[in-house]
Amino acid sequence: MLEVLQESLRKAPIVIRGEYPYFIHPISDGVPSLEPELLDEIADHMIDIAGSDYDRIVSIEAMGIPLATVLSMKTGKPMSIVRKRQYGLEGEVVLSQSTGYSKGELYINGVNKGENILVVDDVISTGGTLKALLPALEKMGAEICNVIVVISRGDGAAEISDMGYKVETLVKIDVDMNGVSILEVAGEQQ
Ligand SMILES: O=P(O)(O)OC[C@H]1O[C@H](OP(=O)(O)OP(=O)(O)O)[C@H](O)[C@@H]1O
Ligand SMILES: Nc1nc2[nH]cnc2c(=O)[nH]1
Repeated sequence: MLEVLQESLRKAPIVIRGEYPYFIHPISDGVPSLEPELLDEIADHMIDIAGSDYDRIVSIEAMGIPLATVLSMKTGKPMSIVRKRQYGLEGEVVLSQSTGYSKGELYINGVNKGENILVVDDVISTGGTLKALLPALEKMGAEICNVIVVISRGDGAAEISDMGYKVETLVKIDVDMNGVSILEVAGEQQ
């Protein structure tokens, strides 16, 4: 299951950002090379999990964009990208994002009241990004039907789930200076 993803994670190099061991991977960084085979494997798996009962895909710049694009093309559903820059459009919603290594503002546009939303992203770590984004989408009148994240490291996914959201992750990993260890793969018995 998810063999291409697992193999690519085993090869992921680590750099230190502040004190944070940061893994570098095609899905989370777009470097060194994002192969169609990997995107295809992940998108098909996400589509299996998500079903078709949603109106819009929402993801976050930068590395949610390739995932949302492939899903949108495969499913025919529209997508909106939460951006790190302000547009000043009517109805734009701003929120504060904090991750293990960065802080900043995010801007939501294009999500309509009453829509069922599938949220996708490349990585969840502290969960800081989704903890801010999901309630903001609900405040805009949207319903979050599912949150699917490719790579989970740390406790963020469990904390989002404790907040009452349906969260699925494709792989759970641990990261240290020596590399990535795969702890759990969706659909596989441990
Ligand atoms: O669970 P958290 O600790 O919030 O971390 C997860 C976030 O970190 C990454 O984005 P990042 O802000 O690095 O932006 P990028 O996609 O532009 O690299 C990732 O795409 C998530 O959005
Ligand atoms: N690429 C990458 N993205 C992240 N987002 C949160 N943690 C990480 C990480 O270690 N690597």
